[in-house]
Amino acid sequence: MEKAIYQHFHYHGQPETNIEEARNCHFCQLRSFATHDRLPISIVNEVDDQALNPDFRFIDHTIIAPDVYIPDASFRTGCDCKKGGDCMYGKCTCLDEMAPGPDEDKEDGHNDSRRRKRYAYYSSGAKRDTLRGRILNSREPIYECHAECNCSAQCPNRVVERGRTIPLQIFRTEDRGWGVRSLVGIKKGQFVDRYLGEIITSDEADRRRADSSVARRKDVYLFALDKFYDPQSEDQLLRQPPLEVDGEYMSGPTRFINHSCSPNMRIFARVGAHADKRTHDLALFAIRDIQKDEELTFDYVNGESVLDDDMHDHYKIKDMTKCLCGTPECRGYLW
Ligand SMILES: C[S@@+](CC[C@H](N)C(=O)[O-])C[C@H]1O[C@@H](n2cnc3c(N)ncnc32)[C@H](O)[C@@H]1O
Repeated sequence: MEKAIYQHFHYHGQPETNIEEARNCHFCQLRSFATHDRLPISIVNEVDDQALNPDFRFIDHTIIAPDVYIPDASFRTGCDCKKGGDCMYGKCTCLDEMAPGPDEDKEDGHNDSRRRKRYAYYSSGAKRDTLRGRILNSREPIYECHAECNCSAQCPNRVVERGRTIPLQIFRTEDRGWGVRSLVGIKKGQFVDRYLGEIITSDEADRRRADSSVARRKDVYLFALDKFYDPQSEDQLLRQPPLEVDGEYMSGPTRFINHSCSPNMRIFARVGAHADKRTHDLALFAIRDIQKDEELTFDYVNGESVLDDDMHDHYKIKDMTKCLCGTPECRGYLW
């Protein structure tokens, strides 16, 4: 039995184990997820005797900080399509802000301009539910149907909404702490999971950065929800500084995904109800086919490179973090 799991059973075998201790146990947290039986998340360590940081807690939903304003539920409206199948087309109001692609009808074997496909996913065949190439190669947000819509939970425009479909494993790497792999193959364009955490104000995110010994090290856990931020927006919420997601101490398995300069996934902004744009999801999708057991990665800095000048500055370089992604495209340093 892997050491981490052995420790778990040993710990729970003790008669004095109380409910609070069980709540602090990572295996118990993962076992409490509604998806546990179907899509378990496992933790293995075949490298050393480290366990996960006991201060970290697994969550399967976002935690909104008390000082973050969330629009009243009555602002959250959805489409009134009669059937889920209608939601792929232009008249679905969830897709109002999504531009139709030039040749998507042909890709799907249709040529009827009155029923122009507009949603982000392929609707049939082997690529069904995977992101269309046009979206995959863009920075466009993904608009989906959601709980307030009239269509059913099986609507094809609810891929992120339906959740993770892949069993994931957190494993100890040889040189980069913990990492994450998939126990099944993943197709290019397939949704993997959301990046979860505490949604906090930008002031609070700055406070947490300032408290961290190296701000860039804290930055790897903080993601700004800035896709819809627009100082000129008519929506006064979108004029406010973007909220941020902090996954350092509360998150799902994606918090353990390492960086690669040649990654196999990318983060997309995904919106359900348009009133929730300011708290949009961070959804990880495969950008190429991923083999079973291959480590999952994304580019933490979206292709940005540490400044060349810094790399030649003797004083700066000793504080920089070497990238160990090991790919031929490696840019050398994380920050
Ligand atoms: C978001 S965490 C990823 C999970 C982390 N490996 C762990 O054990 O908790 C980011 C941290 O992982 C390490 N890391 C991730 N990708 C790396 C890479 N390509 N090279 C070196 N270290 C990496 C760095 O220590 C970084 O601060």
